[in-house]
Amino acid sequence: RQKRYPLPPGPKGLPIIGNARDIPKSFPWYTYDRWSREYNSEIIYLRLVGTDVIVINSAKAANELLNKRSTIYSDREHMTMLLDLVGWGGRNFAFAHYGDLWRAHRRLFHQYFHPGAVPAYHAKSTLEVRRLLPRLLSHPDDFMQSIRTMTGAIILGITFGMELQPENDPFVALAEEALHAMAQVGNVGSYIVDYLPWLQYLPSWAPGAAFKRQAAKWNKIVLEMYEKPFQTIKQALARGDAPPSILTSMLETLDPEEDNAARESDMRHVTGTAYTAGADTTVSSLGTFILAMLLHPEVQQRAQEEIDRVVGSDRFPEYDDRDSLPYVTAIMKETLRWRQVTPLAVPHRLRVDDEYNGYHLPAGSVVVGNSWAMLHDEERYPNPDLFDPTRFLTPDVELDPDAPGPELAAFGFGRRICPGRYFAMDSMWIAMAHILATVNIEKAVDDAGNILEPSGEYTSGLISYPVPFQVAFKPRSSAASALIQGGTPLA
Ligand code: HEM
Repeated sequence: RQKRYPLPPGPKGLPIIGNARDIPKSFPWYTYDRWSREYNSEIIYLRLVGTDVIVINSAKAANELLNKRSTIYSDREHMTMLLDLVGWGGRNFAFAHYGDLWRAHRRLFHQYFHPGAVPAYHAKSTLEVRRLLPRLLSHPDDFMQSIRTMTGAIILGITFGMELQPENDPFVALAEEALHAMAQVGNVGSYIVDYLPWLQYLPSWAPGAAFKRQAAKWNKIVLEMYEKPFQTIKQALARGDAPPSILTSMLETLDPEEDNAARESDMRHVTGTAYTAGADTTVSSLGTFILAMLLHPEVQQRAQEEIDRVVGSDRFPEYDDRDSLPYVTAIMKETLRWRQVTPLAVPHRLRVDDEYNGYHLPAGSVVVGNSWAMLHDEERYPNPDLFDPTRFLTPDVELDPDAPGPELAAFGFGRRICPGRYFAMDSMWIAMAHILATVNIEKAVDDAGNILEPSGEYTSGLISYPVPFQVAFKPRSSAASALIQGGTPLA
């Protein structure tokens, strides 16, 4: 019956390759948004070398399809290179098909990252942010790397109880290599084997099988990334000297009398996945925060006034101050809305034929939620390109319960929505409150006295980062200097 409906509108495309040439290689989210206006439709249809693609550009359609009908919209596209050859399949549930393995991993993950669980990680986030502050002052040119070290230290600390080595930590190096491999193969279509899966059976020595030799190298790294920390902590636990962590608390639920191979495998993969999914995403959002503060000194100043009034200047803000610092919370929300970490979220896959607004949506379609378009919808967010935290506040500076928050789209949708979001937002908040309380974020000046303007540009890709820019961090006062240099006191 549904097949009688037309497909959603979209650019016409060519035979065989379909719309491959219509989709820009960089920043496709702007083009998708424009097409929605040109075709006067919240959803757009594209065809990519045999694959149906549905792009959803409105929060309303995303809610109707990806949230309300999530039983049929929660699968992922199968990427042979990434999953079967490089070895993320069965390990990283972010890419898993909607099935038993995904369910088991997601359930286990949720036990440690639901809203009631994440306050247990505030102390580690706080400690690492306090370690970050002196580094911002001493290495301003390297601030993104310092933030990356901080987010890595927080995640590795809470999942494995590890303390990072200040330079060249071997596990971080391994994880970075694995993430690099993921970035190379994570886009459907980067490798021809994604379209022609039988090519994976070519012998590695065959002409044209260089991809298999490359995949075998990456596969070893991915395997090691999951295996190494797991075995290290398991052995430490057996010796009785493992610091408490998510992994130790998982392992302690095992009954030594039973065969634990399957449950251990879930634990290994869920803890390894936390780092790969959580470290880079938070780096991007904090990079955006620094950029926004640089471009909007008036926002920075207003947040500092709020902190000074509530917290004073002789102590750091604590997470418990959050209810009294609504403007800081509004900055966090606006950071997630203004520039998305993942402007196209992560594509879902529709399992069966469906229909929406009189259009036919074919089974097997890749469904892309254009988070950027949803969070720049002029009706919901007037003047959407402006960084304006007051959109989330009432006139008497309370958080406005009716203001549509960035959670609407910034963390994806339905049953696949980011399960790390509570932890992510809490650690972002802690970092932002500390930075605002103690340092002024200012434009850098070169040796000749010229002010260095940030370009404000972003990289394109699954995760989008601000293009590197220079910034000057200055202690706000002698009291702030004393706090920053005074070690890492925790209340
Ligand atoms: C600002 C930070 C973050 C942003 C913007 C973000 C965004 C996202 C998005 C858009 C998705 C895909 C959702 C979908 O398919 O609809 C996702 C999935 C996921 N995220 Fe996050 N994330 C962030 C931080 C984190 C952190 C800190 C963790 C771990 C501690 C994490 C763990 C995951 C996992 C495991 C998935 C896969 C979920 C699944 O496929 O079922 N994320 N995230």
